[in-house]
Amino acid sequence: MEEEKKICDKIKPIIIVSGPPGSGKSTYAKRLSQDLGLRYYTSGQAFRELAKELNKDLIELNKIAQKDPEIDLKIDKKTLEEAKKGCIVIDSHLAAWILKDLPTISIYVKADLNSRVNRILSRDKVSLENSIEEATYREYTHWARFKEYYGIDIRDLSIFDLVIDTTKLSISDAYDIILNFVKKMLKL
Ligand SMILES: Nc1ncnc2c1ncn2[C@@H]1O[C@H](COP(=O)(O)OP(=O)(O)OP(=O)(O)O)[C@@H](O)[C@H]1O
Ligand SMILES: Nc1ccn([C@H]2C[C@H](O)[C@@H](COP(=O)(O)O)O2)c(=O)n1
Repeated sequence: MEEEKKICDKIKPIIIVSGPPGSGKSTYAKRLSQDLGLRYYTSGQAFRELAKELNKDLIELNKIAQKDPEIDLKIDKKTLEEAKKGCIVIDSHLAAWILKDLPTISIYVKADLNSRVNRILSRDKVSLENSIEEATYREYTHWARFKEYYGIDIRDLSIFDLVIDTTKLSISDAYDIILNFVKKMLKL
C-alpha cells in the first residue's frame, strides 16, 4: 500500500473504466481501486440514487433524461467534481467523454451483445427479455442523449488509451491485461 500512497502524493491519477451495459466495467474498476488504493466512484450509483429520490426505476429515469437534459448535466457535473479531486477510479459508460480534457487513463471494456446479455442475466437474475432490453435500451439512450446534449458520438472510441474486448477472456485474464496496462501508464 506504501507504493499506492506514493502514487497519490505525486500524480493523483484519474482512471476511467468505461464500456456498454454488462461489459464488466464495474468489476474491473472496483478491482483497480482496491489494488491501487484509489477511491472508487460510479456515476451509475449517482444515477440510481437520483432514480430512487424521484421514485423511478432506471429505465424510467433514462426516459425522463431523454426529454430533460438537466438529469445528465447534474450527473456529469458531479462526476467532473469527483474526478478533479484525483486518486480515483471512475466506473462509468459516459464519463470518459465528459473528462476528455483532464489527464486521465481511460479504458474501454467491450464484449459482444450476446455475452453482455448473458452477463446481465446471471448477475441480476432477470428474464432474458429484461436483460436484452437493459443492454440495448441503455446503450441506445446514452448514445442519443450524448449526441443531442453534448454533440458527442459515444461510438467514437478514439479518445481511449486502451480498448479491450473481453468477449472471450475470463475475468482474471482481462483484469491482468488492464492492471498491467495501468501500471505501465503510471510507471509502477
Ligand atoms: N470477462 C468476463 N467474463 C465473464 N463474466 C464477466 C467478465 N467480466 C465481467 N463479468 C461478469 O459480468 C457481469 C457484469 O459485469 P459488471 O457488473 O462489472 O458490468 P457493467 O459493465 O458494470 O454493467 P452495468 O453497466 O450494467 O452496471 C458481472 O456478473 C461480472 O462478474
Ligand atoms: N449523464 C450520465 C448518465 C449516465 N452515466 C453513466 C453512469 C453509468 O455507467 C451509466 C448509468 O446509467 P444507466 O446505464 O443506468 O442508464 O451511465 C453518466 O456517466 N452520465
